[in-house]
Amino acid sequence: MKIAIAGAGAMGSRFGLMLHQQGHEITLIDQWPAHIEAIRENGLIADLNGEMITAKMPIYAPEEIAGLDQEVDLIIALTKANQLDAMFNDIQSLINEDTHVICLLNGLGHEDVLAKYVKKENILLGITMWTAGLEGPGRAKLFGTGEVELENIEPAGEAFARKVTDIFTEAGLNAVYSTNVKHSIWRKACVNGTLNGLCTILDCNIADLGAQPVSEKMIRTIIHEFAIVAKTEHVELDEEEVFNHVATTFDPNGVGLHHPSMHQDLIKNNRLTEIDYINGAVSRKGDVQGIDTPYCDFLTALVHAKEGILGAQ
Ligand SMILES: NC(=O)C1=CN([C@@H]2O[C@H](COP(=O)(O)OP(=O)(O)OC[C@H]3O[C@@H](n4cnc5c(N)ncnc54)[C@H](OP(=O)(O)O)[C@@H]3O)[C@@H](O)[C@H]2O)C=CC1
Ligand SMILES: CC(C)(CO)C(=O)C(=O)O
Repeated sequence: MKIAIAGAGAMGSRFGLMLHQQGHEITLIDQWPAHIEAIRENGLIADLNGEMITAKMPIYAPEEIAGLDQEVDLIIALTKANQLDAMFNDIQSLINEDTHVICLLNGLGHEDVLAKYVKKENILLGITMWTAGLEGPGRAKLFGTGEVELENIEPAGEAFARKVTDIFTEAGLNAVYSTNVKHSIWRKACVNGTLNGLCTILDCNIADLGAQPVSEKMIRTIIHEFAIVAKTEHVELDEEEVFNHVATTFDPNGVGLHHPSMHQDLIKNNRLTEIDYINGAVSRKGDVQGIDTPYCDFLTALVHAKEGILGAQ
């Protein structure tokens, strides 16, 4: 399959590499000039669970795409949330009537952005528990295991969504076809709404957060705020089940030693975060519905204050 990775940072590198190893024709797209230069010169260099791999894949900046005369079967969206709109604006020439897009970004509401560029029957939404980090331009560190859940947003997209499930699984990405991806997205948002902001403010990894006796109350309260807001969108979250799901990430032999992507953004790379698309989105939705979400409000404010103190860009 001809696949473009829109946002070939840490996670885009993982998906690009694993699908490339399975024989798919991958085009990476990213706007970090040093990353593009490094991959063009040396290939993508990845530490994949301790094995060093070099993969040669074409990589372009978004603004180079219009000049390519190329269309693809599938675009995997893995930008940061605040980059999604600009990326799709730049890469429209890749999209034809049959091109499907799968969005694997963390956070809520990305389908509204994608619908500006792709017909709804060609949009797939997903979540992933895979992790990834960049150690520098062109160098990815990929450890642990994970999975993907995905679904079409319109019934007409089901056959293609099932096909994507199969090719992801063949590539070792452990995909399952979901029959309620909206629920999965809210459930994953609870994982990010608890781990990402808290690990960022506390400057710790997931295992360290999980090991603190005071963490359980904070995590349960945030999950409760997500659950009452999700209910207004007809999504029923079982708070106990979601807490247990979040707690599975504390295991140092699983993803416990991972610093969530928000920590990588702000603490490691001094970049603005996705907080407005996670806890901030719940606060805004709560405001509209007249529901108080004090923990989400406070965590969003703390992360923004930290962005300001660190001069993140
Ligand atoms: N990392 C993870 O473990 C996980 C991430 N996710 C989600 O996947 C999506 C993509 O995240 P992720 O892959 O982590 O994003 P990255 O930060 O690795 O990549 C996003 C973009 O940021 C830029 N960038 C990254 N590092 C630097 C740097 N040091 N200096 C300058 N620019 C840099 C790159 O382009 P540009 O110049 O365009 O900014 C890149 O395309 C997000 O929605 C995230 O929440 C989901 C599960 C796990
Ligand atoms: C790995 C996980 C689940 C941790 O929060 C994630 O999605 C991220 O790092 O953004």
